[in-house]
Amino acid sequence: MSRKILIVEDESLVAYDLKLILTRAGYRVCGIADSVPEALEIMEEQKPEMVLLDIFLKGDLNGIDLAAMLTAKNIAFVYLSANFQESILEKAKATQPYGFLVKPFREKELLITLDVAFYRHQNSIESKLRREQGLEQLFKNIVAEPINWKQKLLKIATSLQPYVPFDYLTVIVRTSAGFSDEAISFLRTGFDEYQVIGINEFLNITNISRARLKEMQAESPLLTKTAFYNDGDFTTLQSRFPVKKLLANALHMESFLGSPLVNSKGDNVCFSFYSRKPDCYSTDHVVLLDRLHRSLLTAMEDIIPVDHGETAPFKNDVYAGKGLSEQNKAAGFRDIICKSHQMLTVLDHIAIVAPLDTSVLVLGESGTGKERIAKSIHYLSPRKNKPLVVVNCASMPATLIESELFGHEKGAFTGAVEKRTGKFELADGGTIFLDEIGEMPAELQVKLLRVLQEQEIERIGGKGPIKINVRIVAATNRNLEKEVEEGRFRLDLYYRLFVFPITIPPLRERKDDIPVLVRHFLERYAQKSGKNITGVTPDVMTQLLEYQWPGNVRELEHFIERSVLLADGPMIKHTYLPKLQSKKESSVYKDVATDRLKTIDENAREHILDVLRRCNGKISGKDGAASKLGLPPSTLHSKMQKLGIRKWE
Ligand SMILES: Nc1ncnc2c1ncn2[C@@H]1O[C@H](COP(=O)(O)OP(=O)(O)OP(=O)(O)O)[C@@H](O)[C@H]1O
Repeated sequence: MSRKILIVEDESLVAYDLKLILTRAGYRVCGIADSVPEALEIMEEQKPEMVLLDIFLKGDLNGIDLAAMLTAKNIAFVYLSANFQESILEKAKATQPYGFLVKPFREKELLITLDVAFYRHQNSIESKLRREQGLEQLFKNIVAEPINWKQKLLKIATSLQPYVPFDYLTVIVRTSAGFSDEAISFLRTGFDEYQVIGINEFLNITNISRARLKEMQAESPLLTKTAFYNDGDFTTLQSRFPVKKLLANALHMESFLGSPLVNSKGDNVCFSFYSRKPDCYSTDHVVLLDRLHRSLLTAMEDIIPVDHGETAPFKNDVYAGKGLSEQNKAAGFRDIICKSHQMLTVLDHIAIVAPLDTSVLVLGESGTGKERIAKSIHYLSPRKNKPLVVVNCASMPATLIESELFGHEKGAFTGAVEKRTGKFELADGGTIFLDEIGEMPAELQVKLLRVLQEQEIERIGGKGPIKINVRIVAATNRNLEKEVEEGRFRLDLYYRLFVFPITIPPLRERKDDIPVLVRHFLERYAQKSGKNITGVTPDVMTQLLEYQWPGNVRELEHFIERSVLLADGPMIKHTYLPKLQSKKESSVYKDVATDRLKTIDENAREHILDVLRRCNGKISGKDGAASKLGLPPSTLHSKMQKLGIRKWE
């Protein structure tokens, strides 16, 4: 049966032209609308599978307004517009369309864009379904586990993290009798590491009394539906929700998503997700939570104790108390050392995509660790015992790259004295990592597109296509959109590869990673050189945090290697960084995502947690955290209490 398309376009000539092309190509145009209300009417009746959407329409609402409604209904859409001013393009992009067409466009371009859009939508529906079913099963398994209710709740929270990201999550119960004290929160402190914040820790962090908290809670209205508030919207929301304001100020949260569940007894169980990213949440998250509503509610009814007398203490303050690298390794990430919330999100994305066969495009500046990410995708996938073949498209001459990738038969061209098996065949059953894909010559891009579409290759001089089963992970440090715009990269290939992009931020935007990377490289190079180097001086660390790292992690690694060789004592005391590039901003650690200076308490809290982690939770004694911090154990205890850090167990 032919696929149904709705055209939403206020220029009737363009609309009829589109209809003609689409009908000729075998699509069914189920309507033409020139405004959002008319489009909604046709959608209700005709249920189109795809909408071609102009941005400027008749009436008050525009194409971007309609896009949000389409996402909520899981209908794919492609924008068409005469001009995309930067501000509009930004807004349009945020609605996650399945394609863009700039008027005037050629017939072929339109058909390819639609083909790719259908493919991507199908892919995303399948992965969304798998994701929902997977989560529902996971909730059931968690409920059945022989662990206490708080541990179950934490497991539910961590299983949601890859899909609805959060730095802080509160689950609060409001019964007809008012708020329950069992409100519980989880503060993310590592990839799989959370600190449980109970009522006492919350009061410590926010510095208010229990009675005042009760008053504030009573002043807050009840959330009635799942909704998100990014950036400025979140600030506005805080004026009506004093507890949220308190929390946002204390922990510097910048966006919020609330999802209330009402159980059979009329109790309201509300999940409040907070993020330090100003624009963390989208309609996608709301749709997912609404779809999971029933299974989440069933799980919550089993988990939240009916008898609040259950007193079994929660075993660990911090869930998974391993060292950072150990922790990441345990989660299957190969040597990805990181701590920043930006990189934790990257790891979440890897965890989502690795088990699937989807192509992945890794984007990021040179030296940010793209190859590492590609490797971890392979080693976390069911293909892990099959080959991972790495090809650097930039380092091969254009004349050789085809035979390198696809192989050749003996005598296929002058110099082909022997048959050669190409990289794609070598990777059969496994993964091929195409590094620097932006450098691939145009004629090879067509061949790569064919591999992606048909899963087959043809050797140079070969007799016919050979079926292969290879997953593609590609990477580039170029701006591929610009390459497409300037005609150097094929639009159709771009969309095929862009199914699951992972962007690695530059090191200067995730400075929280610098101290852990420094420690990691110091250990490695100190061991290699046989020197006993224990750390860098605070002064050096300040300079490392201020420097802009144009060469990213690679440059930091080389810097540490060099410093270890030059060091004449147990501490690195000097930096040998290019002077001009170091930027004097502040000697205080910054939360780079928000460009906000961290408070003294925040720095102290992170530092104490870090030292505790390194001492395996030991406080007193020669190798305990108190001695490392130069404090009497009793002082450390009271500092921990003040900062809401409970004993590490
Ligand atoms: N998170 C990380 N943890 C540990 N080491 C890292 C991390 N990120 C990068 N590195 C190190 O930095 C160096 C550069 O990483 P990688 O080669 O993966 O970067 P890339 O983005 O692929 O660079 P290019 O674009 O230049 O190929 C590697 O030697 C790797 O050891």
